[in-house]
Amino acid sequence: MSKIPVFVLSGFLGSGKTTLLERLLKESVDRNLKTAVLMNEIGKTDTDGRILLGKSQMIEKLLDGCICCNKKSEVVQSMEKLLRLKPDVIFIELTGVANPEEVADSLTEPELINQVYLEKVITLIDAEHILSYNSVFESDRELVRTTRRQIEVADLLIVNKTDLVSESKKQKINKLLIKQNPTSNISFSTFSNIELASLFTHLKSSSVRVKVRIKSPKQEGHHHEHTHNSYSKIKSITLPLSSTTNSLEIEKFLKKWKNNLLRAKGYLNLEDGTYLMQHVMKRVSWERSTYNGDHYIVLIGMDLNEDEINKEWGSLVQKASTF
Ligand SMILES: Nc1nc2c(ncn2[C@@H]2O[C@H](COP(=O)(O)OP(=O)(O)OP(=O)(O)O)[C@@H](O)[C@H]2O)c(=O)[nH]1
Repeated sequence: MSKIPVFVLSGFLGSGKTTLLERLLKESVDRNLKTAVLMNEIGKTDTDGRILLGKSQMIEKLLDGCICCNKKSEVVQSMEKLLRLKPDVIFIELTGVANPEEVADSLTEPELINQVYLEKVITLIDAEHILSYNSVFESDRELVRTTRRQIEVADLLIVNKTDLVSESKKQKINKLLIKQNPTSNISFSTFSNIELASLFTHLKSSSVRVKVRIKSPKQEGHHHEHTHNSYSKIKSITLPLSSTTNSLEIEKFLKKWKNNLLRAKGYLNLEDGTYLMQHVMKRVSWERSTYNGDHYIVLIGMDLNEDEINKEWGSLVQKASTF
């Protein structure tokens, strides 16, 4: 089965994510695409109940929490529920304070990695407030980092609510965004009204999708996860390892990509059994695990050099097999 594209909508509170989601759902209906939505709302009870879903659309809500490490199992469960509908596309609307890389991380959990891929991260910018974030959140460095990260990892930046700002403020915002994310497209909008066609060009409705199905890497006998079907800046690379390794070797390997690595994790066999390895913000932890599937690690990062990584991993695998 071909993987299902996932769009992640991020952006600070009130920036226009739900307004965009409504447009995306309408466009999907017009294009005969079956959609599923995962909404993550903090401390809210269904305030976005205004979203009207058409036939063949389904919504899952994660209330009272943020998509992050300790919510991961809930994200996976909700995604599995949505996948049963066999959607053509999935939209995930994050809370204003969530980091898109955390959802990218959830999508690489063993239950999901072969079923979905990250198509694009779209970040909405509140034109009225963006320029004051640094001073408003001065006391909360984590929040400053999150809003910054939402911009850095975006494949598309939408500067919304432009009706509320002057032309010169728009120019200032444009400059700031180019500095923080030089490769993303930037659109300006009111009420998240952007040109949507280009977002949908790669998407096919299920009847067509089956016909153009590409063989999965496994069927072709390759070992590495290919990322060519993702148009996202955040990429994940799966690296399998069947033999026993040691934690220092792995940590040394991870350090090599530290400038581009957002997260890494996986299940590996160490001398005394299977461990879950988690790498978050340069910190690596190892935890005993009862996982009994194939061993691998996944790297999640921006602008990762896949060839180089595969090469280095190849020598690590060779070394491990001689232990
Ligand atoms: N003036 C103006 N208001 C807008 C614009 N876009 C959205 N709004 C309004 O701003 C409010 C917040 O928009 P939402 O789409 O709910 O924003 P959100 O990012 O989903 O908000 P949270 O779920 O709180 O994070 C709503 O009342 C919208 O109608 C815009 O371009 N201009």
